[in-house]
Amino acid sequence: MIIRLVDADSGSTAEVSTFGARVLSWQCQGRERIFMPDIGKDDPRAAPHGGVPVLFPQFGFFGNGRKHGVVRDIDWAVEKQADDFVLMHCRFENPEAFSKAEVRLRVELERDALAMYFSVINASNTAMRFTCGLHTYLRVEDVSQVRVTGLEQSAWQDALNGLQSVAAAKQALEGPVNVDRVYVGTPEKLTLAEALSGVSIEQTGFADTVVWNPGPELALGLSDLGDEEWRNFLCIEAAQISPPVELPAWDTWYGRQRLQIRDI
Ligand SMILES: O=P(O)(O)OC[C@H]1O[C@@H](O)[C@H](O)[C@@H](O)[C@@H]1O
Repeated sequence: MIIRLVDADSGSTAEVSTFGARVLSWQCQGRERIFMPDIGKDDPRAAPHGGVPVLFPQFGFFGNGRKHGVVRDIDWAVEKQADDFVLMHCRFENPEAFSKAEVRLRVELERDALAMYFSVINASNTAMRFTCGLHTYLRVEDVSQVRVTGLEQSAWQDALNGLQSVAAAKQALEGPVNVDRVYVGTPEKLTLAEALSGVSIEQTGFADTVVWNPGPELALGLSDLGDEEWRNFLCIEAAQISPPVELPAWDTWYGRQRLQIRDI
C-alpha cells in the first residue's frame, strides 16, 4: 500500500510505501526531490535502489547479519496517519540472539521540508547491538555537477578500497561520481547544492554519514537502474555505524533525518 501525504498550504506531497516504510517520493516547490528508478514507479518492490530504504539491524556489512538488514524487505503496519504524517512500525526478532525489537518510522511533511523520525525499542531482556541508517536517495539533475558541504573536516573510510581511512579533505565534495564513503562522526548539518536549488540535510541521533553514488560502471551491475540513471541521484545516508548502538533491555534509540529545500 502507498500512503500519500499532502501539505495543504504549500501543495508539497510525499509518498510512503508500507513495504519497508520506504519514502518513494517528495515533491516540493514543483520538483521531485527523491530519486526512484523508472522501473520502480509502478512497483517499488522491483527497484531496491531508490527512495529512502530503512536499514536495520545492520548498515551495509557493518555486523554479522544480512547486508543492510531486513526491515527494508518486509511489510510495516500503519499505526497513525493524518494528511501530513504517517507513523509505521514493524517487529524484528532474532531468536539466536534472544533479541526482539519494535522499530518505528514517522514521516512528516512540512511546508518545505520532509522529516523522518526513526526509533528502536529493545523489547527483550538482553542488551541489543545494531547498526542502522536511512539510505536517502536525493534526486539531482546531474551528480557530476553537485556540491556537498559540511563534510570538509570529517575523515572517512573508503568503501571502494577496503574501508581504508582517508584524512579530511578540507574542502567541499564536488561532483561525487562513483564514491562510497563512510564519514564517521559528522556534523549535524550538511548541504547538497545544485545550480538552481539546494537541500539542507540535518541529522540527529545518527552520528555518521555515508555518501554513495555508483557511477556508470558499478551501475551496470544494478539491474533496476536504467543506463543513465546513476546521474540522477546522490545518496546521503544518515547512519549509526561506529560505534554500533548497544541498546540496554527495554530502552529506546532515536535517530532523525530532516531534508529542507533552501535557496542557493
Ligand atoms: O545494493 P544495496 O544493497 O542497496 O546497497 C547499495 C549501496 O548502499 C550504500 O549504503 C553502501 O555504502 C554501498 O556500498 C552499497 O553498494
